[in-house]
Amino acid sequence: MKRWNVVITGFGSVGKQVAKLLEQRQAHYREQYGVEVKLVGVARSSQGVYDAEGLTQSALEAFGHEKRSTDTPFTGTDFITSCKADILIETGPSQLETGGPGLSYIRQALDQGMHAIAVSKGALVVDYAGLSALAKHRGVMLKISGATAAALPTIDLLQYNLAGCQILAVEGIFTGTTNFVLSSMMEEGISCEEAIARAQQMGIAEPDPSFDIDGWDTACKVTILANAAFGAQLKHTDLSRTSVRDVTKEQIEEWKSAGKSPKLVGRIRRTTEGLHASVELQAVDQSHPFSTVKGTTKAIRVETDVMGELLVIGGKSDPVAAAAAALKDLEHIIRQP
Ligand SMILES: NC(=O)C1=CN([C@@H]2O[C@H](COP(=O)(O)OP(=O)(O)OC[C@H]3O[C@@H](n4cnc5c(N)ncnc54)[C@H](OP(=O)(O)O)[C@@H]3O)[C@@H](O)[C@H]2O)C=CC1
Ligand SMILES: N[C@@H](CC=O)C(=O)O
Repeated sequence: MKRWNVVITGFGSVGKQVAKLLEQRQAHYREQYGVEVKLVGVARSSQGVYDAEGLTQSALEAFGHEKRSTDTPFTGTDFITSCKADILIETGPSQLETGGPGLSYIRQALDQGMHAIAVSKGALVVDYAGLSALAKHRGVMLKISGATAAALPTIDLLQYNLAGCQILAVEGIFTGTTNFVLSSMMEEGISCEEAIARAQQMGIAEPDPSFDIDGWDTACKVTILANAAFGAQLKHTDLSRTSVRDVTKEQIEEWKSAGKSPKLVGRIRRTTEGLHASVELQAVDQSHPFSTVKGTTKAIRVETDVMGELLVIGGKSDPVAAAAAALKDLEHIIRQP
């Protein structure tokens, strides 16, 4: 039976769920694809754990609780090489300025002929074009569902389901945290800070929640989608961007009495001057399809040249759903002939 060895970098909320789902889906991979999928390596910020025969649940449990190792030098890229795996799943921090460790890990994996699945966004924001070219050169796949709104299908919708069409415009609610914060402020009357704290408890807010609240998370997703699906060369800092931080109680009351719902909307539109991308706080009225998108729910609306308009609403926002999106990508890799 063919065997696929997997290594995960990052073992926080999402990385742990990827490991759990991989274990739970062993029988599914055997029955559906006739393959063994083994998690052989996991790396955290300062240590890694490896077992060529596949890591056991108890080994992973112990590793998850291990204290940060400060005395043993650890280099994630060397660890990836030593694991000799077929697929990397990158779930470390999203570092937007340099791409952070995720960029080195994904580059390293692709360069040595591994497929890579990105859940973190930094590497893709900084160098999607370079990574994609490297993957092509090495004859492997770079998959990015987890980084582009995860359980809400975005990149697959644009690249697979609408293949051959010209995509004229995309707009979406791509960040569960901001939609949850805005919905909670509208429906429960709680403060922005209280809503953020709840989103952190649910594990969906970024470690630094300003990343969500100030629109960076949406800007990253829009940038990655523009570069991957429209062949653009945008930087996340090129986008005009609005924060939900400054929404006041008075504004909330005004929107309520006008029957409007505030949404943080990411947009990409082809124009005669080129591609225009932005992140805007928009108060939509009840006739707008996004007005029904509440809480952590996300949505995407696409305009095409010949297939008309499409609207997808849903896809859970939580670490399990994000892990499942990464493993959807894994299935697309292992089902290749
Ligand atoms: N949470 C969610 O619902 C979603 C998150 N994402 C993205 O997934 C990524 C992970 O999110 P989440 O799991 O919530 O984050 P966490 O903060 O829970 O976990 C981050 C993990 O990355 C590890 N890490 C930090 N630096 C390194 C390094 N140099 N090498 C290897 N590992 C490192 C940390 O190690 P240590 O344990 O040692 O601290 C930790 O295990 C983020 O980039 C986020 O944007 C995407 C979709 C949804
Ligand atoms: N912080 C993000 C998590 C995934 O990208 C969100 O709230 O959607």
